[in-house]
Amino acid sequence: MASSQFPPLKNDLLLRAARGETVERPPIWVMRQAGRYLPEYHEAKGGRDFFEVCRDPEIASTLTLQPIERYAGLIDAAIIFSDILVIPQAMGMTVEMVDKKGPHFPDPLRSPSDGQYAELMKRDVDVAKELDYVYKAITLTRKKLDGRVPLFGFTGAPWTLLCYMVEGGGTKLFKEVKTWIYKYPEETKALLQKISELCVEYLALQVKAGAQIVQVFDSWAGELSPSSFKTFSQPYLTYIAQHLPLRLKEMGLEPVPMVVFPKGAWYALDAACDMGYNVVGLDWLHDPAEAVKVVGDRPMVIQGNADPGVLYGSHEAITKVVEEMVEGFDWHGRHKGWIVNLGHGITPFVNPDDLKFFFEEIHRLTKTKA
Ligand SMILES: Cc1c2[nH]c(c1CCC(=O)O)Cc1[nH]c(c(CCC(=O)O)c1C)Cc1[nH]c(c(CCC(=O)O)c1C)Cc1[nH]c(c(C)c1CCC(=O)O)C2
Repeated sequence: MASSQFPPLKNDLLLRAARGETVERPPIWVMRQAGRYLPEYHEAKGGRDFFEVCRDPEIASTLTLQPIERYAGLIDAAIIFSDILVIPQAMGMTVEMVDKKGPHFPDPLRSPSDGQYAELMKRDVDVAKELDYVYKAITLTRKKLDGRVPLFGFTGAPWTLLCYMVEGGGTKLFKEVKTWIYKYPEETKALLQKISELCVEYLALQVKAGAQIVQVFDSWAGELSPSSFKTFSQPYLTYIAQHLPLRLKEMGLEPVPMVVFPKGAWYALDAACDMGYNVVGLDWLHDPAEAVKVVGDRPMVIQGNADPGVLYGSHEAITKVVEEMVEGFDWHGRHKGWIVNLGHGITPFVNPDDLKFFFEEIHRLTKTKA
């Protein structure tokens, strides 16, 4: 699917900003912008199973468009409605989404001596076939978007996917995955490499289907120490950034901007600037002005980073956070290098009107001063 087969893009602000260009205002989008805080999400999803919805391109595209319609003119990107855990599913693992609890693997990976590990390592995973529904959803969404805003594709990062595959779901202790990295580092690295290769192919196929920018979510990066991040996350994030453009070239496709979000790994910002991505996502533990200093002269664009929790607060609190970001990212001094987002996904129970107020405040406070 060549991009010329889609309606022309009317708002390319995000793509220009992601490439480091000077722009008229900072582009805005929000992680998890299609989700449970929206009443129309519950209405469209009905009682259906989460992954069943992901596998239905028609409804996945409807959900993707909901925030674009509600916040028309205020936000600058859509992100395809799916989940990072479709990769373990493509690898043959069963993943269920348990209502109000989150993802659950009935049969997680136990240890490298377990037959399941050997099985997984030798299995030839066909991400083209297994995740065909994602590409279909992307293509359909691009058509329905009609060029209003660009569309993000995404993948989980190898380290974060490994966490889910061995823990079997969310965790506070990270007992299983820490056992893996500190007891079986070589087997862990072999599996991380295998996942990385699947991520590259998966992202390339998303681009082929119509994704115009991609994000790699390393949601559990912050569980690693600076040294273990260097061993178990960084090489694989780098692998993806280096190999995706090569794979796209092989497929006869243009490169797309790439975003990395190493959540919690504040120490990794410096390294993230040199991994080959265009944009680094920051969580709210970063001070914007400090982050700008770390980036220095490098052409890295920063995405973030309001505390998602501020959306439970007063409008005064929201305005204050926006003012701090505008100032900290030195928007009026630079007019580039910043994509507005929250520091993590928007959470349930946020009033959608408060998110709208956040967007309006960004627009108001980043207007070019006369
Ligand atoms: C870790 C992770 C997952 N999935 C994802 C991540 C990385 C981002 C992050 O760190 O938050 C990524 C993701 N998940 C979802 C999207 C859709 C696109 C968007 O951002 O709007 C994206 C980009 C939908 C979803 N993924 C999920 C929902 C909620 C499903 C529901 O109950 O209806 C949605 C809308 C479920 C999910 N999926 C996952 C968890 C831990 C959970 C349960 C906890 C939670 O709900 O926050 C795995």
